[in-house]
Amino acid sequence: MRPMYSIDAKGLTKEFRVYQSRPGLLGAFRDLLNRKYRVIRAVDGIDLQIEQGEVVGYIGENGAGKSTTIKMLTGILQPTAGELRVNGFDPHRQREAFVRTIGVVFGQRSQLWWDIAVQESFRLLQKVYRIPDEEYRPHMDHIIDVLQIGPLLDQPVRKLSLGQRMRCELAAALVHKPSLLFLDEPTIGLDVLVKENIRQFLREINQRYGTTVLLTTHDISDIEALCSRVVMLDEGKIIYDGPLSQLRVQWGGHRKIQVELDRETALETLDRLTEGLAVRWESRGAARYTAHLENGVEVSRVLARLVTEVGIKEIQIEEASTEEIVRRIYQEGNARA
Ligand SMILES: Nc1ncnc2c1ncn2[C@@H]1O[C@H](COP(=O)(O)OP(=O)(O)OP(=O)(O)O)[C@@H](O)[C@H]1O
Repeated sequence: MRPMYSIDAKGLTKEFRVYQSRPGLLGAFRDLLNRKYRVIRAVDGIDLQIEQGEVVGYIGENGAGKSTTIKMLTGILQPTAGELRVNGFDPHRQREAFVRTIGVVFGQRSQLWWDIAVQESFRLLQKVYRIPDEEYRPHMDHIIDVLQIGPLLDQPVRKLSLGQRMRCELAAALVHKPSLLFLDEPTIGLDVLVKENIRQFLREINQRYGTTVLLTTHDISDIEALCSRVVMLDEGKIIYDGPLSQLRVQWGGHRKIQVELDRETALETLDRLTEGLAVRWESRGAARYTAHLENGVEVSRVLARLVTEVGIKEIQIEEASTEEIVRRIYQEGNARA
């Protein structure tokens, strides 16, 4: 049987018509009669399947097409072409039933009512989704506890700091226990402690309820902390879809391992130990050596080979951060896995 996907998109495409105006009065007159436009393909035939319970990072440079994708996935925009099922629904056509199955947190937009106490907003959402008290209470008590927002419940939203508001937004998005959560820049502008609290919380709801999470962010450390899979978009096309670790192996570039061994060892011995792996050894004197690793060689494999025959006193691994790797891929723009 075909697995039930939270998100199942095939050839998903969105085009926008952008009207161009011609200069001068005559141009304006001609525009009236015959407007010229050009077509921007913001999302260009993407195939994306996400299984229930996955936490996926959706990344790309400004203008890559992330927001446009999310707007189609959440039913705000109708695709120009392609097939789309989210939680089994056509998000645009079956919007009313569909939105009950998703939660959305968009950094810039609030779903809380500005002038009323946070608690009242939650209660209103409880009514909107018709959730019985006996279900609402234990569920929300737990969420309020983990997000540490108990002391904020009586305050109006406009009095909250950004970090406090974001935690309340997350709680609000989960009132109806959605099976799929869309998060757009959930930790932007937040301090390290609040970021960590939010990440911890997301890990917990994913494990406890099996919630699928699609996370759009420019903060690669969010992806490192949360996502087992990353989908990278460039000019409306998916250029990478796979585990973060694979991205490191394929695109990590040249890495080095610096070791100090317990005794002087011939370079030939080190070469023999790492035979078959693309590693070049260099001596720095006094039992210190550097291993230069080519793309695709895992640091752990090199170390595993070494420890079979030599004693290691100290190790230092130098490799590109995920942030650097992602920047490099954007620059090259063709990281197809
Ligand atoms: N309503 C619209 N009308 C015309 N063009 C649009 C519209 N919305 C988006 N675009 C264009 O589509 C492309 C993709 O935009 P989109 O907002 O999806 O990118 P993004 O990856 O979310 O960028 P960012 O990280 O800046 O939010 C851009 O070229 C943008 O100018």
